[in-house]
Amino acid sequence: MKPSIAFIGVGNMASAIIGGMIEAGYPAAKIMGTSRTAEKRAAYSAMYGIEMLDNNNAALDQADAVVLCVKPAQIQGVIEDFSDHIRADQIFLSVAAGVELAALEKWLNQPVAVVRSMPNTPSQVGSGMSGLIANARTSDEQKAWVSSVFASIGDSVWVDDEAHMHTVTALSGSAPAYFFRFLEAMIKSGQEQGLNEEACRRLASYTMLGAAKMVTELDTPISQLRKNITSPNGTTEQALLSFEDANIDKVVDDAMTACANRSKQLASQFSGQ
Ligand SMILES: NC(=O)C1=CN([C@@H]2O[C@H](COP(=O)(O)OP(=O)(O)OC[C@H]3O[C@@H](n4cnc5c(N)ncnc54)[C@H](OP(=O)(O)O)[C@@H]3O)[C@@H](O)[C@H]2O)C=CC1
Ligand SMILES: O=C(O)[C@@H]1CCC=N1
Repeated sequence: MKPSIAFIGVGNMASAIIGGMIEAGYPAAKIMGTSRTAEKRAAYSAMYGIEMLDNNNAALDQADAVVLCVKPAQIQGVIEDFSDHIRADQIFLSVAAGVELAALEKWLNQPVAVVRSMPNTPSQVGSGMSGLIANARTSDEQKAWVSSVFASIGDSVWVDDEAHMHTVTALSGSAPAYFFRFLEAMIKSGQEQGLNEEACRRLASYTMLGAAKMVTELDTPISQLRKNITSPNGTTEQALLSFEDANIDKVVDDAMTACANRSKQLASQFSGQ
């Protein structure tokens, strides 16, 4: 039987996970969400056919699994407010950037299974990628269930050292935004060259999708895939030389380091100490 799941704080990330799970066939009757805003509750209820509550305690009372989807700054208060409703047989998952297992365990203050995840919004279309780490109380069976949920909306990677979650955030949690930003710049440049926006959008976005599929589905090294497009003295070479002039490795490394550093800052800000 499918466990009942309560999403505490349905916003962008919870909505993406719920949308992906419903699309993958998880029964809507087994999914609940909470939000303090009546309009959001009505909208998500209509969108996914799930029960949306304004009361986290009531959601906890009905849930086998609880997914904490509020902002990092809100998570401690939210947990403390529902603390009387926590049961030892429940599993808690957090999606909050930077918030460590030790802090979650401290605030939950009960011997429960806890999984820290770093998902991403492509979960909404079944192409999510998530990093996961569990506390010592999480059984292999619970981990297998968590893996199956994330498999239904894409894929996941378990890490064995929590410090790697900062890197996961830079590589996948935040990364859809990098690719969106890159596409925005490509579409703008295409329009400046005179092609209409719709054509630019289709050409650039399907190319991004196709390139990602080649990387995930073929054994060919990425550098070789790049070389296969780059004729000596051809067009691609000129584009890539322009990237090298702009020191693309440094641009990307600076962005990913800034992302991971912000995750580390959040960890110390919301450490529960
Ligand atoms: N967006 C992303 O791509 C990713 C986000 N994350 C993590 O997901 C978490 C949520 O981010 P995101 O979805 O973007 O943020 P949102 O602001 O979109 O969603 C958070 C939701 O929490 C609700 N909320 C706040 N307080 C409460 C409360 N006390 N009870 C019930 N609901 C509450 C808010 O609704 P209301 O005010 O109506 O209650 C809001 O809709 C963060 O911790 C973030 O680090 C992780 C990976 C990727
Ligand atoms: O920007 C953020 O803080 C969240 C976490 C990862 C993606 N979005």
